[in-house]
Amino acid sequence: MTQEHLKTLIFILLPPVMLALGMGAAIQGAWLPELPQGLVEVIPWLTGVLAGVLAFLYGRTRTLICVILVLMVYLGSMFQIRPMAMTTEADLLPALGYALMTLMVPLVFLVNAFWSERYHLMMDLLLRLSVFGSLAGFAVLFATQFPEGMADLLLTTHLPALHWDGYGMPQLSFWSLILCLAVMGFFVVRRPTPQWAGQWITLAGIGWMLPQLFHAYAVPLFTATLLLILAIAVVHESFQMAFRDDLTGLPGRRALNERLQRLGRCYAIAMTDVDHFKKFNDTHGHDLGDQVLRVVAAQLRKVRGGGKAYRYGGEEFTIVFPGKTAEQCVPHLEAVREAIEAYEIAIRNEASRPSNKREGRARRGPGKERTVSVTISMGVAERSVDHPDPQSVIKAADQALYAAKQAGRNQVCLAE
Ligand SMILES: Nc1nc2c(ncn2[C@@H]2O[C@H](COP(=O)(O)OP(=O)(O)OP(=O)(O)O)[C@@H](O)[C@H]2O)c(=O)[nH]1
Repeated sequence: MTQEHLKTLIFILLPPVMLALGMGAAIQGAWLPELPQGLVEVIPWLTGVLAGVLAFLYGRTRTLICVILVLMVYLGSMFQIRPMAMTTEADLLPALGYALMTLMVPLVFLVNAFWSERYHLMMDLLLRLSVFGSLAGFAVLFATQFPEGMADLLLTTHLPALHWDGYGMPQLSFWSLILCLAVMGFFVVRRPTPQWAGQWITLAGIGWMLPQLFHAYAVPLFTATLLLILAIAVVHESFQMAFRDDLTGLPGRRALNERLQRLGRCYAIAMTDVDHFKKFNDTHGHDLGDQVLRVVAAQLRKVRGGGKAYRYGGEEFTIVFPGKTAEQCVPHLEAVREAIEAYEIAIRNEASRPSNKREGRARRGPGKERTVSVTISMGVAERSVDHPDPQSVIKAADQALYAAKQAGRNQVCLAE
């Protein structure tokens, strides 16, 4: 895991985790002030509407389904499904209802998370609702028609060695929750996005909330916290989409414009362009061209000296160095230029690519892989009397970049 990946992971996970832990701790420690019961009961519905409307407006069907699930769990807790399951031992149905809820919610979370948002919003939503609704319907039908059989399946401790008394749900439900959390957690770590992180933390929160009987308003407030986490995930994801370039993962032009407005009196800006990129695209195809842009972006991201890289557009990138003169930036830019020149990009034929990495390595063998490399040219300028604002510094850096191209490419040029 690279340092950048770790930073993204922390940036995405920390706020919702803190929110959930903070509320969890306040509930456990009974630090919450007394609030009118009516108000407390209405808060989850209000946050549910907020999260649901945001998810709908931004086309986040997965999050919308999570909002509906959280509200259904809240409804279940309002109907005291767990106390009923605990007290009326003679009647199997409440116990089965609780077992079904604790088993199905994690599984639906998991399937929903992997179900890509491909179709038209309403169609996607209806499809999900009908699939999950039918599943729940069948489960309830089975539970009412064959209560003994279902109880055998759902309530029995099948593996006594893996039984843990302290957890207030049937063994099958508990392990399905752990499995779903583990699978989703793996994907959150691999590809951290606010939406994935929000869904994962919400499921963990439900898993923690379901088996516990808190005092009167703890469940509504924790439910509201989970719904707030989902709402924040929608806003965070939309913010990222607007400010981050999809292909390279670097912040895009909009983020650059924001940053330029907040530069102090001393800064330098470098403009970067991939050499002969049109020819590269024509020779190797657009897909490999895209791969090159990702590699270049990954190297630019590692620039030192306090620089931050942005995708300016096409095959052009910008690096902003706050508090630096152009001359101070040159060694850092040279280091990146050299790293890109030395980087060998493997040419992959997607159609004949083996499905696993080991087979791929064996098939390629040492030295068998075809590689290509590219170079970049850079122009760098600083704020000065002649270039008093970011736009004119960019223009000067662009002219220096042009000079680098004229001088034979694969070099860094300082603006005059
Ligand atoms: N694969 C890919 N190509 C892109 C992308 N954006 C822009 N391009 C291509 O980048 C090329 C830019 O070429 P030019 O601006 O003519 O410059 P060049 O070929 O790099 O030549 P010099 O800058 O003079 O070294 C064009 O062919 C664009 O199609 C992208 O996102 N992906």
